Amino acid sequence: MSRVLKVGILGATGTVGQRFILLLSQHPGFTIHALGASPRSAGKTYVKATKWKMSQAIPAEAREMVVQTCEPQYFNECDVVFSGLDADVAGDIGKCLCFILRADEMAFLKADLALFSNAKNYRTHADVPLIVPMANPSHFSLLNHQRSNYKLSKGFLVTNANCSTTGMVIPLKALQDAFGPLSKIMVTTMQAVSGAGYPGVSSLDIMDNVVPHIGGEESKMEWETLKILGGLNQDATEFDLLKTTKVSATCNRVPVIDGHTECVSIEFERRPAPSVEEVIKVMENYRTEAQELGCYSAPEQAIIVSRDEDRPQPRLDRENGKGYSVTVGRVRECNVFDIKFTLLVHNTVLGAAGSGVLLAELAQKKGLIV
Ligand SMILES: NC(=O)C1=CN([C@@H]2O[C@H](COP(=O)(O)OP(=O)(O)OC[C@H]3O[C@@H](n4cnc5c(N)ncnc54)[C@H](OP(=O)(O)O)[C@@H]3O)[C@@H](O)[C@H]2O)C=CC1
Ligand SMILES: N[C@@H](CC(=O)OP(=O)(O)O)C(=O)O
Repeated sequence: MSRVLKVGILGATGTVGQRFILLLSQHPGFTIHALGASPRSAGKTYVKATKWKMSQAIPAEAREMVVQTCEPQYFNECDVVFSGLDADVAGDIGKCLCFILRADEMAFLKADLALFSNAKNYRTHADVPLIVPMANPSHFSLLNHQRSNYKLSKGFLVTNANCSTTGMVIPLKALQDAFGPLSKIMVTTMQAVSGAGYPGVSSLDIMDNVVPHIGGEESKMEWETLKILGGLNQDATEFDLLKTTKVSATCNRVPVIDGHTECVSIEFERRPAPSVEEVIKVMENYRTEAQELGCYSAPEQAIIVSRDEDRPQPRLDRENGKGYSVTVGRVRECNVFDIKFTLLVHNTVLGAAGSGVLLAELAQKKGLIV
């Protein structure tokens, strides 16, 4: 039996932070030890600092905890730190790893802490793995290189992906493993308002409406997919981004509270392309390391395939696998590419906090958390 890990949460008062509080308070392997947010919240009890928006009550153990600022000194006793920090404060995109800001996630790495981040800031770094736990856990092996580069004994920084990317790459990884490379991926998303955090999109903008733009989202989906579905070089010191796959994304905001829906069309390099039934079978049978290693949060099925003609739907399917499964439906032939389907991902569970939790479980099973 593994020891119970002490965990800290940065951005604990936000949309993703609240989801972390719920998932971790019910978790047998983790105990919430420290909470951080902005200087506006620091010094207050959690119940006073947060505008709680989850449908379950604030867990008792978090209510009276005092929120700290997001500086490593308050998290030194934590075995693991999860970040749901606003991207504006999580660190400088494009700056080198030696750049330190006080609220910067990199300061946590430099303090030799094990950090799992939801923010976009370090996803593109050459030394930072971008891992979707049920797609590319093999990328954990780059951490030896990261640790030796930054002279760390137990710390590391692992990022999880954009919520829409996360939902898409899981079925794509299953298909890539079974049928070889994809040449083209075209995706159109319908993304829930919780994806924009709180207060997020104004009600006057989103009610009775669809907004055909989410800043930066399309390029993130297009680029992150190539890193996640790509490999590592032989000594696990560099990522090999996919070079022959083209990805095109169109992202829309819709008046749904939780759950991103995505319509995906794909073309395989392989000729003849697999049939609809072959694709369904591969998705249904897809098992990942998270299931094989018995991770507590791993859903029984990573991908649930519905054969109903009008599924998946956010209200009906977002809780599948307690929010950790991707639901795929409407798998059919595509007249332009080979195959098309619709998927649904719970954006704050599998698409954010849940992936962080599952990554920490995997890291512990792999002996990476000292
Ligand atoms: N919502 C989603 O579905 C997803 C979100 N993400 C990413 O996760 C992160 C959090 O998103 P979300 O929860 O939606 O955002 P919110 O806006 O709801 O929450 C942001 C959090 O950051 C804290 N914060 C703001 N400024 C500072 C500061 N100067 N120092 C320390 N903490 C600060 C806030 O604290 P305070 O309350 O004190 O202001 C709050 O806890 C973002 O990087 C986002 O891009 C990733 C995938 C999905
Ligand atoms: N942009 C996503 C949520 C998000 O914050 O994504 P990222 O972590 O890639 O910045 C959405 O609006 O649904």
